[in-house]
Amino acid sequence: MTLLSLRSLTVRRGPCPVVDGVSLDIAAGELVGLIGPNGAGKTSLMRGALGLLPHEGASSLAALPARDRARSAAWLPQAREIAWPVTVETLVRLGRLPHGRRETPEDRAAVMRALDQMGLTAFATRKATALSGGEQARALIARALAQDTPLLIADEPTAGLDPAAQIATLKLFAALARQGHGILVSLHDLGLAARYCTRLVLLGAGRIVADGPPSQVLTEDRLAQVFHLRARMIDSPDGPVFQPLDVLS
Ligand SMILES: Nc1ncnc2c1ncn2[C@@H]1O[C@H](COP(=O)(O)OP(=O)(O)OP(=O)(O)O)[C@@H](O)[C@H]1O
Repeated sequence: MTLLSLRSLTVRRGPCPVVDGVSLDIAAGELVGLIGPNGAGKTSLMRGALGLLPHEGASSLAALPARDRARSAAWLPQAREIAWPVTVETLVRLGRLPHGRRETPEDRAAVMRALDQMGLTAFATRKATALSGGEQARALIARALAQDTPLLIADEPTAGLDPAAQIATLKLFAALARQGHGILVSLHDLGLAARYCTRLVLLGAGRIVADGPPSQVLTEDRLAQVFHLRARMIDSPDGPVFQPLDVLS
């Protein structure tokens, strides 16, 4: 089942297209890593797909009425802002708003599950604004998980997380994909992307440069051309290991 379909999506910032004619489908069961250097257009692509930025072309998600969209896709933006000093549990419960105002047992179960998935059960009654940066990031991921949508779109969700939390988050996303969710996640850590994503979409200057299994996307030539990197990808008994080695001039 296709959860997101983009056709010739173009997003302009000023006169220039920063996303340029991107066509992409994301199906249930896929954990798609959106990779590319700074400024490649990853955030603009996600925001355009969600209908949060003006765009040309078509996005199946942006075409939906707001309420249906909020039930179809959860959005975890890059900015980690928690404005109000509410408890972590209240913050996570906000993810249930698209499902109706009156709290049901299903809402409570989804909130408890999301807190547990992000290792935040013991933090439930703490003020969200009094958490560390990484803990706040985990609370915001939990809010998106509580929304319990077919599709999750997450912009650099592992930024600011310690290594164990980064791995735990990607393993959780992989498990959600195996359960039938679709996930589009932008990542700068190509090691995590290679290891956990079922598919990588490499963006360069607003266009798709490569789209496929990690081993086919992260080739020496593309890493050099798009990232200006010399790197080594090793197929180890523990799975693929990616190590950036040097910057190419
Ligand atoms: N508000 C804005 N006004 C004008 N240009 C913008 C604006 N926001 C982003 N851009 C430009 O759009 C291009 C794409 O930015 P975008 O944030 O989508 O890239 P990104 O791949 O997510 O980058 P990063 O990895 O640094 O987060 C960049 O060249 C950026 O400078």
